[in-house]
Amino acid sequence: MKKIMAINAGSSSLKFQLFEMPEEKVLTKGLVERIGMKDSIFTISVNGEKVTQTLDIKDHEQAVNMMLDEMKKHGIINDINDLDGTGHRVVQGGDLFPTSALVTDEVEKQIEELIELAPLHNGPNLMGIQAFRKMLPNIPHVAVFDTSFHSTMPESAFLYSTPYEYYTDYGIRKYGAHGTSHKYVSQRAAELMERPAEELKIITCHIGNGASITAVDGGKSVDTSMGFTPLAGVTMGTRTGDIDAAVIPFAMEKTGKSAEEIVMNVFNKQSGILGITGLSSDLRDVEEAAEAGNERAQLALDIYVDRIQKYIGQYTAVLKGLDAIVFTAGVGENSDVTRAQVLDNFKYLGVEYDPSLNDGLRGKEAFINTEDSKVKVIVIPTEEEVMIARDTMEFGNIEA
Ligand SMILES: Nc1ncnc2c1ncn2[C@@H]1O[C@H](COP(=O)(O)OP(=O)(O)O)[C@@H](O)[C@H]1O
Ligand SMILES: CC(=O)OP(=O)(O)O
Ligand SMILES: [Mg+2]
Repeated sequence: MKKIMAINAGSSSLKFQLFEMPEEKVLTKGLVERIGMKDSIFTISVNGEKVTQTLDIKDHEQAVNMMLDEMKKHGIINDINDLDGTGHRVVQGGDLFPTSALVTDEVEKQIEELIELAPLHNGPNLMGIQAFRKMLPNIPHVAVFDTSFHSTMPESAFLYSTPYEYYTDYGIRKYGAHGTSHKYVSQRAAELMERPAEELKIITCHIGNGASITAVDGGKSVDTSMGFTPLAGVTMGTRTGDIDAAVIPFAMEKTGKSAEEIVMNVFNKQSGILGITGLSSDLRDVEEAAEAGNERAQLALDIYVDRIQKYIGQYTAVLKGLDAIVFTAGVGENSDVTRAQVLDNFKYLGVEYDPSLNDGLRGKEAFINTEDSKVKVIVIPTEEEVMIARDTMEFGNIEA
């Protein structure tokens, strides 16, 4: 039995899950929030109970140290050398990583070079990797890329209609994201439908704080809504999703902000649901405000649903048919209202959901379509961490 740690490092957070492999048993999981700020929050689950501490954690290295110390303190491991490998979510792998990869100095350098293609994500992902490699230099560390699953997109889907040299000279194209999640839920959907993935046409909706929609044909990603960076596609918690590029110089002129500020700060961090409502990026808050009569909150929800529907419509055309729609991630797993509103527009395609199966369903795997629906509709909680642990075993050459 091997102990494998799966890590999802964000700019100010570090999510971790420790697995016993190959059983995929979760030994513990936890979260470090507000890294680099005052009053960071460290949470670890011990025998199913959450233990939380508030203290200042200055960087990812300190977060990793504390995580290992706490696991020892609570008897989850005896020694940091009990760990057999770590696996790390990396959002952007560009053209370089069609599969996961064992981290070497060279791979670290490549991840660093890709920061400009996922500015909010790759830097923090790399900080997580570096902190673990420093602490545990003698075990394998594996990078699992969000983009790998999308490496099967045809050129006609991933190319933008720019001069072709922008692609060949600068690598400007669609790369997509959340691939580990789209892969997991599409495979799981085939299992639940008891049919081979090779014969299924599935649209997977990963809608959380970041959100993307993918067309999966025969088990392979053939198109996805995120683009060159995770800014594109549907409306998100704080990101615009698709927008006419001509808005950028126009907004620069009007606001006096630089292109960098407009794209990195305004479009990535102050737009989407937060930008439209001026209230919150969290759909729960916005659903509550809309309920209480806040019109902009209602508008934001309408835009949110509209964009998801448009991608489902596009991808039905791309797939030339549809066997299943899958909902996953924070909103997809939990918001029955959003699922119902999205599905309401597809009755003419033979998509029928059963309110008695949908209403109140949160965080559980279930079919929510009616018996007669031509298309299955499935809610599947995503398991990015399990996928990361599996790839850590495989690409870290760890014997079970
Ligand atoms: N019960 C719920 N109803 C509506 N939205 C929810 C609910 N629970 C969680 N969410 C949404 O899920 C989002 C977080 O999704 P998650 O997939 O965890 O995000 P990420 O991994 O991108 O940080 C929250 O911002 C919130 O909007
Ligand atoms: C790529 C991306 O949007 O990731 P997250 O949903 O974790 O922000
Ligand atoms: Mg996520």
